Amino acid sequence: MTRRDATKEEEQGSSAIVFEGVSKRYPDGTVAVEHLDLTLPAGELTVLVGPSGCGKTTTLRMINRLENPSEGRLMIGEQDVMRIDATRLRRRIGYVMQHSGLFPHHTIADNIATVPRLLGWNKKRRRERVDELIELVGLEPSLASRYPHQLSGGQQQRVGLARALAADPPILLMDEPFAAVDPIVRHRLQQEFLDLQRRVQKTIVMVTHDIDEAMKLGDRVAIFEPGGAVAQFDTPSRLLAAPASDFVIDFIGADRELRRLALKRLDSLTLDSGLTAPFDEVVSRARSYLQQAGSGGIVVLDSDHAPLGWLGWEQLKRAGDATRLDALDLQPWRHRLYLHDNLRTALNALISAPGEVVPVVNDEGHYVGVIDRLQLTRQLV
Ligand SMILES: Nc1ncnc2c1ncn2[C@@H]1O[C@H](COP(=O)(O)OP(=O)(O)OP(=O)(O)O)[C@@H](O)[C@H]1O
Repeated sequence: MTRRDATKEEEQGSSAIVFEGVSKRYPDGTVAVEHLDLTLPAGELTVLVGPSGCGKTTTLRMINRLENPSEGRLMIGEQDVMRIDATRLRRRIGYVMQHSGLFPHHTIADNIATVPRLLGWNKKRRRERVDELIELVGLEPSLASRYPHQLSGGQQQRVGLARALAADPPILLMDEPFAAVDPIVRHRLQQEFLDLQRRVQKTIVMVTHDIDEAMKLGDRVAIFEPGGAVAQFDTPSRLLAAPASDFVIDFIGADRELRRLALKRLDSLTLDSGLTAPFDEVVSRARSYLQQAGSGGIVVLDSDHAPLGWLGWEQLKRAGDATRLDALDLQPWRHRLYLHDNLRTALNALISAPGEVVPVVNDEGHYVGVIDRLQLTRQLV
């Protein structure tokens, strides 16, 4: 393999991050991370959360080799990070810090273009990328020529994010990215960040000590406990429904959250209309609906407009173009959700649901929309 091929493979390769028995001991004997076994799936947002000093930041910084493990192995895709040149590794991993970490004497545009410049992109390409990113993170184009101290905290965080995304890295590390801004700005940045992640689908690892933020943003959440071990690593819904220990219950306040969910009914939410297809639709049409909507699956409805089952993208990909949907092996839901059901019932239904999506019906059993994990966890904060 030539060096060029190797670089290409690094850039395009699968970006799951795997910790295999990783520990970190600092020279003064502090054990920051204790025998970590963790697989952070490619394309997902994993949040590391826990009390202060339990090893979250150290864990994050081992991924881009700002710290090296004392024991164990850390893999990105098929590669051991210790075998990748640290500088090259960092160029394909975006890093967002708590206090944006911008260069004070560089303009916003120059800050954003830092990695593209190091990679030798020409001026025109850099300028186009800066314009694109400024729009992507929701900044005013006129800010490009300003300096960091002329921006608000929230704006600086947006620039930090744009800079981290500049060379389109497959992995993004974020260390308390929303901690230094006031609660209203934080809420808005979180919402926008969720939308952005849906579009860019990076493998993201984020550190926070705010459990509400973790539950709202994470596809998966690793709850660290003092001593640098992970108490539980799971989806937010499963953490709530099946906390693994008293420490987890205390930390997420599961009882409180579950009680709150039980008090709210589905008809108090604006349900997502979801992606549906009639039972007699053909596979090729359903595939194009999915592609247009960028969805992972579709709810198939019967002739009474009642949910019949779920079809995932993988199933549709394998099926013949002209096959009718009701001839396929539709995945049923174990629970039927009515508009008058509460959100705790919805949470239980979601855990076993195909595609982590459950249809909701009215009293007549007719489809009215879907509830998914994201909508539900939004209710928790
Ligand atoms: N360079 C270092 N030398 C010695 N000990 C360190 C060093 N960096 C961190 N530690 C210690 O390692 C432990 C884990 O620190 P780390 O910063 O990873 O925790 P954290 O969970 O991110 O904490 P916080 O939420 O307060 O940022 C702490 O006890 C910390 O004091």
